[in-house]
Amino acid sequence: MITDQIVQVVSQHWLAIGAAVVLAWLLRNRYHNGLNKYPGPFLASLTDWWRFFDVYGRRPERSHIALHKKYGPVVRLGPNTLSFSDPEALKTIYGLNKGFIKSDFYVVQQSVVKGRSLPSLFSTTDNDFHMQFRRCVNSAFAMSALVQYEPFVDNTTKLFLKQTERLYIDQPNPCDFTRWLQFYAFDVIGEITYSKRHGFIEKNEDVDGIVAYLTKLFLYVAPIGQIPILDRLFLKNPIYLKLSEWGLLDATFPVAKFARARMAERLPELEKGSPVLPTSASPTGKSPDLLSKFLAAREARPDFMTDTLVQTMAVSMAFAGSETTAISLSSVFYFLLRNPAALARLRAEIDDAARQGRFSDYETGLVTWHESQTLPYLDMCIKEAFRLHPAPGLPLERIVPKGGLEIAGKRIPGGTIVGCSAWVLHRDEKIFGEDVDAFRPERWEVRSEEDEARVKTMNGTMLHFGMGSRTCIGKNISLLEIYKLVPTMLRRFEVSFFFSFSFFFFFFFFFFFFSLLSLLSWRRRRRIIY
Ligand code: HEM
Repeated sequence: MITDQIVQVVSQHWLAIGAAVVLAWLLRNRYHNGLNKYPGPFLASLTDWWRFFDVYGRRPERSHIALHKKYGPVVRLGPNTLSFSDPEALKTIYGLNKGFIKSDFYVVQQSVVKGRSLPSLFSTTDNDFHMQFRRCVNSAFAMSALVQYEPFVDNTTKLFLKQTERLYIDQPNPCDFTRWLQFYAFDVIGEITYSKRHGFIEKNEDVDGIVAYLTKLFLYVAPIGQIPILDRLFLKNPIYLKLSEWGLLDATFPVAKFARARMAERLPELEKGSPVLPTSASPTGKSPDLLSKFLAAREARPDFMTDTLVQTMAVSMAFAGSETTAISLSSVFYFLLRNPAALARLRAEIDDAARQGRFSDYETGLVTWHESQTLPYLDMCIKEAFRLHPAPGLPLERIVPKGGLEIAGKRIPGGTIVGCSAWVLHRDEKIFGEDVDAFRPERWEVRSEEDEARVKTMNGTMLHFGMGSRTCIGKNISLLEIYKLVPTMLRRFEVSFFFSFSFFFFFFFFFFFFSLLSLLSWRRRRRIIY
């Protein structure tokens, strides 16, 4: 019998057969779709485990920068993955209507509800679903909506100033400033979304372990996202999904519980006929928060915007909007402290504005959004911090549409995963100048027409908020927080590193970076009223 003969051969030569199968798989990977013509680490051309371990090692941005320096504008990071460093590639990969979709890296970030993955605006890989979803909520994030959110930011900022004063001013203990900023960013986003803070700043603690939970989650999704099928063995394994479907397992993220509770409070009000969007003319006198805007979208598009999508959107705010903002704020302070000349120039700009009576609040030191927009050096410092320390630490992956496309002069086959890393692009010497590794806010200064053209190109190459149809929807909200908090803190306090040798230790998790050790001392300024 032929089957007996096959079984006999396999049992006698299983080792050789196994080795041959593995070899064939590695060769197939190496020559997959003709991508072998692109340079990169040899192991990366054979298996995605190379990039898994690169990300697991927590400093992938360093290897991406080094690889592009060594191999040029296209680097093969995996059997089916290419990284581009040519700014030309941005227009194609992230350009509108080019047909690229997000890779399965993003599917790993979807939460599981009742046994099914739940795509959010951020993590969906379906472009049509995304387009409809984004249209429903877009207006809530427009620049014009910003004024409505400023009072929410002010509320939390006043509390933050008060607590900073109480807990850290002239105290022997240092302030772990990145953690303190995480608390700030979570509370601001809670207030803007639900008109209610989570309570991080009041309690000065990680409420419901939200920060710890997110850290663990991000540490998981970054490496697992390099080989997304692994997710099916761990967080999305069939047993877990079944238990979740039968309601035997509730792994609801604490922020989702908070969102659910706020929705439960809001829905009966709606049923009683209260307006969805409170206005300043409404009896409550409250500005509309994001939840009320998402609920208004549900009223306008009930066929699409379900309660689940409203809740998903509310939860995404905390997910996408807190760590990113805290990290960016941290990096602004870090670079200012490391560059005393820049800090001195910024302080002088703020103090001059105060002396000229250009600020409205001389009591708490709070700077308004409009006032912050009259401080050009502040703008340069923030842009330079975004350039040197963009929050996304990995290439923003997309899949090339069927049929393939030309990217930066190279014909790339359909189905290939491609992406650009903000860390690599922001250090392009042709765009940003030879001293790309230096914190030099002056590179953003516009004094001539030539400068104007150069700065325009620099702006067009910045990828910290993403690009195209999937660009960050919360960008304006985060800018509102950052442009207000930095000058406010500098008006009110003196800041220095706690130890003379102190440093911020950047630590990678998920696609963000984070500082583990950011101990600062805060002292009250002699006066904030000039
Ligand atoms: C400095 C702060 C922030 C940074 C650096 C940042 C960065 C990003 C980046 C890079 C993307 C695109 C990811 C990709 O293309 O793969 C993104 C998308 C997104 N961000 Fe932000 N973000 C910030 C703040 C916020 C805030 C405050 C919110 C919410 C209030 C927010 C909500 C979102 C959402 C919902 C998406 C998905 C948009 C879509 O696909 O249509 N982000 N963000």
